[in-house]
Order: sequence, then structure tokens, then C-alpha cells
Amino acid sequence: MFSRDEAKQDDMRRHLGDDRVRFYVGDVRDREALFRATRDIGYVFHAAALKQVPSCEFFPLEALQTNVLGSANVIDACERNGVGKLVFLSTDKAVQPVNAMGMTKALMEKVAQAHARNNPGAHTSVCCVRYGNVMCSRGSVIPLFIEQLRGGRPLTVTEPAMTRFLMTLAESVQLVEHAFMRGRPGDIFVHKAPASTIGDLAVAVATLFDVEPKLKLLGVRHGEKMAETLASREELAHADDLGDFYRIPIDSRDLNYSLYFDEGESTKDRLFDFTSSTARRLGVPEIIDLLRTLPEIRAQLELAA
Ligand SMILES: O=c1ccn([C@@H]2O[C@H](COP(=O)(O)OP(=O)(O)O[C@H]3O[C@H](CO)[C@@H](O)[C@H](O)[C@H]3O)[C@@H](O)[C@H]2O)c(=O)[nH]1
Repeated sequence: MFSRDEAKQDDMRRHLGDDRVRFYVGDVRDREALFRATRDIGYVFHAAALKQVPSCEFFPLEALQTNVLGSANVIDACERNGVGKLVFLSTDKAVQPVNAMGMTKALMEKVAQAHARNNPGAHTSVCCVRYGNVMCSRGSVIPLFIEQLRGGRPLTVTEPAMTRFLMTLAESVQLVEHAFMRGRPGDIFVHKAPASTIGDLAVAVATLFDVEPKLKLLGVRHGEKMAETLASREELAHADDLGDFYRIPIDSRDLNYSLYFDEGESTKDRLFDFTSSTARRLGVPEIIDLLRTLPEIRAQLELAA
């Protein structure tokens, strides 16, 4: 476990109570600290990131240093220490990005793909997963809505028609496991997640906690999109459909495009971006059913009972 936050590490150390887990305090910006932490390690899951959209808008160079240069450092440390497999965690906000967080995550994906393309015999195989919103993750909108309900306050909704993909933590872990088991160098894996509007999500959370929903509209925040995209049509044109997932392989052509003149991409015209406004849309009853499956929500419902 390598991270900057010693308090969270301490919580996890107590929670796991397992001396096979080693903890390193450090920052992915620090190459030597990473090098020390990846010694004698078989596999690495790289989740370190600046991930809050508004704060990255105010401090884009901080996002660049952690999300792009830090990720390059992770690859470098893994290569130097002979780590076999590396999975990068990315986000739907990296596709056709409009905010600094998404732009830096898009560049992180490019760093992983360039490593795969430029080093065909590399010891370390790097692939990526792209998440949508993980329901109930720390600092996200569902725990915020619950806190607002508990305080008897209205739910602050940015824009009711805005849509987001909904993924459970269990599904996001499955996606990482899938990439870990099946990923080839440079692949990007995407879960075919359903989506909802934020207005419906707010109503579903209030209904579940048996409160008459009252919404306070905030307006779209810095750097937000009305809908997110998990895979672009250009990517889907050459993606493999794996049932619950798409695998997007690297474009392995070299820079000599004339060699590929005849290949064309005839399927592209028939495809659409996979976005949270075109994905399977969950209505309020379906969102409630999904919320009921989450351990965090169950615990909150027991508290409220
Ligand atoms: O008071 C609030 C806060 C947020 N929202 C909306 O709720 C949705 C989700 O917001 P939030 O939970 O803050 O997540 P995002 O800003 O979408 O970003 C999260 O989800 C991304 C995946 O899309 C991850 O990459 C990010 O790290 C993670 O913070 C968005 O449509 C917001 O506009 C509200 O309506 N009211």
C-alpha cells in the first residue's frame, strides 16, 4: 500500500490486521519512493490521483503532476523492479474531456498506451480500466444527499437532467479483476454500466429514506458535463465486445499511415459514443433497488430504523 495519507493507512492497517500488508507513505511524484515501494512486487494497481473535478480546475498543474507525471513514474518504477502487471484506474471523464481532471486522466491513458506501443518486449504489461461514478464513494453525491436528508435540509442538485453512469464498488472491483486477468498491454476496459439522471437519483435516495424529496438547484459546477462518455465511437469501432465489458485495444499501427491506406474504418459510421445519456437508463424504482444492494446504504437504513 503506497499513499500520501498516513491516517488512512493507519485505519486500514487496523482494519486488515494482517502483517503481510506493507504500508509506505509517499507520493507518486517521488520516483525514488516509488522505486523502493515496488521492490519484490508482482503486480501493481495504480489508483493514486487528484480526482475532484472542481479542485483540478483551480489547480490544473497539480493534476498534471500527480495524474500524468506521477503515472509515468509508476510505470518507470515497475519497469526498473521487474513488476509483471500494472493496472491503471481511469475515468469516463477522460473521454472527450472538458475539465483538467479528465484531460490529465486522458493523458495518463496515453502514457500507458505509448508504453505498450513503444516497448513490445517490455517486462511490465500496463492496461487501464475506465470507471463511471462509483456509488457511495467518498465525497460523492449519494453520501452528501444522505447527510442533507439527515439534517432535514433540501437536496442540492446541480442540474436534474444531468446524467451519470452508476457503478457499484463490487462492479468496479470486478472490472479491475477482469483487466488484471485478461488485459493485454495497452488495453482499456470499460464496464457497460447503466445510467440515471441526477434528479431521479435525488428522488430515489429521498424516497428510500422515506422523506418527501425537496430539491435545491445549484446549476452546473466548474468543468462539469451534462453527460459522461465511457467509450467514443472511434474506440468502439475497433473494440471487442466481451459481454459485460468492452475491451479497447491500442492502435498498433506505426506512424507510417500510408502502409494502412486500404484498411479504412467502415464500421465507424454505424456506431455511437457510449454515453450516460444513451446507456440503459434506470428510473427511480430501479435506482432504489440498486441502492438497496449497497452495504453502505443498508448500514444507513439500519441507523435510520
Ligand atoms: O451537491 C451536489 C454535488 C454533485 N451533484 C451532481 O451529482 C453528480 C455526481 O457528482 P459527484 O458525486 O461529485 O461525482 P463527479 O463530479 O461526477 O466525479 C466522480 O465521478 C467520476 C467518474 O465520472 C470520478 O472520476 C471522480 O473522481 C469522482 O469524483 C454530478 O452530475 C453532479 O453535478 C449534485 O447534483 N449535487
